[in-house]
Amino acid sequence: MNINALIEEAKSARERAYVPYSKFKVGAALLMRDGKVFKGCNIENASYGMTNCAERTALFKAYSEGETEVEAIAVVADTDRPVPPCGACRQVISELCSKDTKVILTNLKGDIQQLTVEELLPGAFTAEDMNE
Ligand SMILES: O=c1ccn([C@H]2C[C@H](O)[C@@H](CO)O2)c(=O)[nH]1
Ligand SMILES: [Zn+2]
Repeated sequence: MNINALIEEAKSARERAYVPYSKFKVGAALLMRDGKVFKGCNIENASYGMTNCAERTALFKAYSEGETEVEAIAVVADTDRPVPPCGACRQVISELCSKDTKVILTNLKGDIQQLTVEELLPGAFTAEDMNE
């Protein structure tokens, strides 16, 4: 699957966003190294802090199905610039993907920014930092 097809998967995931509060729909799609695709949307809650972002929904779906090898993640929203993942998602992506996993940020206008996980959160805190 190419990058444009993965972006289309992210757009279709975005349509399922549950966003009664922000009305801001986000979609994410993961391409696994075995070719499978996992999609996620943001899911909000009246207790706002319980909101799960699209990126984390997709990653948790994949991991909970035993799929952990992520080749690429695409994220889309109706933003002026390619949608920037929040800090929490950058941390989770850093832990659950590889440093070289492709991160494809885009918007409905078709702007695309491609970077690596390492570039998304340089110097991320990891389990190794807890070793003495
Ligand atoms: O990269 C992002 C940024 C924001 N959101 C969601 C969280 C919330 O539902 C809404 C507004 O922050 O957008 C995502 O899902 N991913
Ligand atoms: Zn987030």
